[in-house]
Amino acid sequence: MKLQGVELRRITMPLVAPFRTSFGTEHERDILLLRAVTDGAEGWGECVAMAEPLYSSEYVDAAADVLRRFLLPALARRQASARRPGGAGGLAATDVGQALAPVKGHRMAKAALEMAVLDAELRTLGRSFAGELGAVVHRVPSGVSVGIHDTVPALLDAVDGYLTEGYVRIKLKIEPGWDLEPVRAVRERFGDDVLLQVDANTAYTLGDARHLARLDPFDLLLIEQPLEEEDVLGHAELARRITTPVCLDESIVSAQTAAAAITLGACSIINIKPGRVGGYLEARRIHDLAVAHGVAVWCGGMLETGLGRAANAALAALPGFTLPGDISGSGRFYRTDITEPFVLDDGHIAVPAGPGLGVTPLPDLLDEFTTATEWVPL
Ligand SMILES: CC(=O)N[C@@H](Cc1ccc2ccccc2c1)C(=O)O
Ligand SMILES: [Mg+2]
Repeated sequence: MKLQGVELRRITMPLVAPFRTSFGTEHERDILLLRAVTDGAEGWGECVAMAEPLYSSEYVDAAADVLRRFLLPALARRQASARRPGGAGGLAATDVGQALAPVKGHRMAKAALEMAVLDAELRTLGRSFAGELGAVVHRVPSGVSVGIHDTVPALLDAVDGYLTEGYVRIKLKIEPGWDLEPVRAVRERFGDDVLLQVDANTAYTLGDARHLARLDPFDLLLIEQPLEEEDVLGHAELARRITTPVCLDESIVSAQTAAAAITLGACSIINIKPGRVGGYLEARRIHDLAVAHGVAVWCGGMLETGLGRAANAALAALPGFTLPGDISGSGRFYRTDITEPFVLDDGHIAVPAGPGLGVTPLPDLLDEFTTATEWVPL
């Protein structure tokens, strides 16, 4: 396949409601999309980086810059060298990771580029993401991530709405001062059978272990990323002092770090986010590694548009994804998605079966949300 160039397109999408976590409150999403133009089909990639480096060190302006100045030129060099005289040559999605490896970090930017190349390649071949990744089901159970609210009654109303919509698992964002009370209130109002977990987004320290152990009686599925990203040993020590299973999100940036975290006992569950780990191919490697170690995985969310949502649904259909993920319907975050919306059906999200992502942006809606576009020839 010959990659002719990539369009960098920025869109701004308002959220249906402010989404508050331990690291801040979001009112809209500033998203970088990539459109890879090849001699075959066009492919789409979505960069999950936020507007500010609050979830991780990446942020969307930096992703656009590193793609423009370093990642796309590296891919162009790889493609030029790959074209043997008279040989098939060209670029394959499996070449992208290696071609971009000399650039340190910037995993969300790299993931978006690999996703766009993979989508173009699969559309050309008439293969779906689900088929390529190894999906074993046609629909996946969907959980929902519930932000920090101003009051417990407001939180309970939100949870009630999501349960009524059919979400099969509730995840509550927590932080010091908003943890025991909301969890207790949800348990008292909705009972012990609701699948319930919490996500701290690194808001605690090992000194909070005794406090976090007070969550143990609530029979949570897991506590996600209680400590800071690099505190792998702290998570291992915390896991010895609480009974709630520890799940890592921000800490798991590759198969290598996943192996280390599992070996050190830092987590017994992993939230896999393809953008955070550098792409869907690395995400599958982490899935395979976790399955080999008996570690359950689930697919996390970064408030993706229908493009990322489609790819995440395909990934979540792999056999090791045994816990409901944060895929959610498009309507959880957006009144209008740039693709046909993903809708919760009996608590599940359908896995797209068409070539590539199986969805494409609706041109009118894409233009409505577009704030900038830039063509980068290879
Ligand atoms: C669904 C969920 O909770 N996602 C992240 C946190 C998060 C929260 C807010 C975000 C806002 C803009 C972009 C990414 C974001 C990610 C998590 O699991 O930790
Ligand atoms: Mg998380």
